[in-house]
Amino acid sequence: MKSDGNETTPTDSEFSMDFFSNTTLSDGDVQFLDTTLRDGEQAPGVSLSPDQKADIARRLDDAGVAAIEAGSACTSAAERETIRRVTSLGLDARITSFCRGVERDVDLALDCDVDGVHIVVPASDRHIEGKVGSSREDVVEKTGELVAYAKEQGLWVEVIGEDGSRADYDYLEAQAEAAFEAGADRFCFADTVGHASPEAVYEGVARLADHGPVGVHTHDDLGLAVTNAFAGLAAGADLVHGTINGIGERAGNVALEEVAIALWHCYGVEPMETEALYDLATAVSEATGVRLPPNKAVSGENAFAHESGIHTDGTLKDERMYEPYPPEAVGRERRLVLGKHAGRAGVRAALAEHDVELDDDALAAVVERVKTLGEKGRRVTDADLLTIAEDVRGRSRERRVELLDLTAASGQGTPSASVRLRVDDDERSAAGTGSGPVDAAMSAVRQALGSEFSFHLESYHVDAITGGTDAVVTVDVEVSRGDRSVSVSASDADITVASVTAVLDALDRLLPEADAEEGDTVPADD
Ligand SMILES: CC(C)C(=O)C(=O)O
Repeated sequence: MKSDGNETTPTDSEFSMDFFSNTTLSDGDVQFLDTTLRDGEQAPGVSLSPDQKADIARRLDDAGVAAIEAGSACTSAAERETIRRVTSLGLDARITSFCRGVERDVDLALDCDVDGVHIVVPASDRHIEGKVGSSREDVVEKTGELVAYAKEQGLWVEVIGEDGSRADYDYLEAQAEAAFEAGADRFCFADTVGHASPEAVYEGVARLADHGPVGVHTHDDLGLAVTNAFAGLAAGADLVHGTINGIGERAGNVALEEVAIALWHCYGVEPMETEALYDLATAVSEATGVRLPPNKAVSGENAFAHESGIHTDGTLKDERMYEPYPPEAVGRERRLVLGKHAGRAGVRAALAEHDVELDDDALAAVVERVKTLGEKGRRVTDADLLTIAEDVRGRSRERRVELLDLTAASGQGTPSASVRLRVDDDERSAAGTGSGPVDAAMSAVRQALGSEFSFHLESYHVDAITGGTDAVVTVDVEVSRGDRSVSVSASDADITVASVTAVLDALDRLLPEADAEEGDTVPADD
C-alpha cells in the first residue's frame, strides 16, 4: 500500500537523525510528568479507584517523579474526589489536573487543591476548526486569557497544544509565545496521534524551546514514542510526559519506564529511581488489568530470562554477556529458563540450585528430555526437571503431601472449600473461606497443613489452554520455603484443582525426604 505521506508535518521527509549525535544530557536536565492516572486511565477499559490512584501516586512520588497528573477534574464529581485523595497525600511531586481550554475547568481543578494545571488548547487546524469550531486567532487570545486567570490563582501552568505535531509550526510558535507572555510556566509539544517522525518532533520542539521551557508528549501509534521523546530531549525539551507500561489512548503513550532506563543506561541521567520501575510496572498492571507482554523492556516476564544453551552458558560465565544492564537496576532478578534450546550448562546450573549433581552421561540424558519437553511448547518447571533427573537416575521419590479430596463452592455467598490431604502417614481435613474458590481452597490447605508445613506463594499465574468454557487451564506457581523455591505447573479443567495440585506438588518438592532431617534439601547424587 502506498504511504499516506506526512500530510501536514512541516518538515522535509529526509531521513536524518544527525541531531542525536549532538545530544548531551546531564543529570538534572530531564524531569518526568507521569500521566498514568489521566492519559493512562483513558485506555479503553481502564478505571482506577481512589485507593488505586493514591497507591500509584505514592509509588511514583517515592520513586522521585517530579510531577503527577492525577486526572481530569472536569470529568465528574467522583473524579474530583479521587484527585483530592491524591492531593491530600502531601506528596513531594507536583500534582496537576488536565483542563480543557475553559475557565470552569481551571476552577474545578482548583477545587481539588492541585498545584498545577495543563491547559489543553487545539493546535492543528483539524482540531481548531473541525473539533471546536474556532479560529487560530480566537484560540491564541483565549489561551492568553486562561493562562493569566490560572496564574492569578497561584497555579503552575503548562499549556499543551493538542495535535501540535500536525499543526502549522509557525502557528504553534505563536500559541507558545502567547502562553509565555501571559505567564505560562511551560509549553508542551504534543504528538497526539503518534504520527510524527523524530525529525518533525525535533523541529517542533526546537522551535518552541526558543520561547521558554518545553515538554514533550508522545504516543506510540508508529512505535516511535520512545524515539520521539528522545528527539524532543535532543531539541531542548526538559520534561517528558509518559505513563507507566505505556498505557493510554489507542497504542498508548510513551512508556515512562523505557525512557527512564534508556536515559540512565545511555546518558547517566536519572529523573526517577530506576530500581522502583518493576514494582511500579506490576502495581499498575494489577490495578489496571492491562497485562504486560512477556517481551516488554524493563518489566516483561522474559526481559531478564535466558533459555538458549548459548546464552545460558555465556550468562553463567559473565552475567552481563547477554544483558545491557543488570536486572537489579530495575528491581528485578535474572532467570535461567529451561526449554527446547536448553544446553548442558543451564541444566547443570538449574539442578545445582536443588543440590542435584549428575555425571556427564546422566546430565546428557536429562538435557535431551528437557529439550523434548520444551519442543512441545511447554515451559520446563523445576518440578519437571527434578522428576526427569530422578527418572534418569532410576530413583523414585516418595511423596509426603498429597491431595485426596477437594470440594469448593462459590456463588453469591462467601466462597468456601474443604480439602482432605495425606501428610506423611496422617490424613488431615480442613475447610476455609476466601475471596473466590481458589482462595478458599488455599486457606483450607494452609489450615490442614498447619504451621509445620508452611510455605510462601511467590507467584501464581493462570492460562487457559483451550478457548471455551470447558477450557483446560494451566496454573503456574512458584512456591518457596526457607531459602529454596520451586516452580511447578498443573493443568485441569477445574481451576481450583489445578491450583491446589500445583501448590501441593511444589510444597512436596520443598520438603526434605521423609527420613531426612528438616532443613535437608533434595539429596544430591551419591
Ligand atoms: C490532550 C493532550 C495532553 C493529550 O493527551 C495528547 O495530546 O495526547
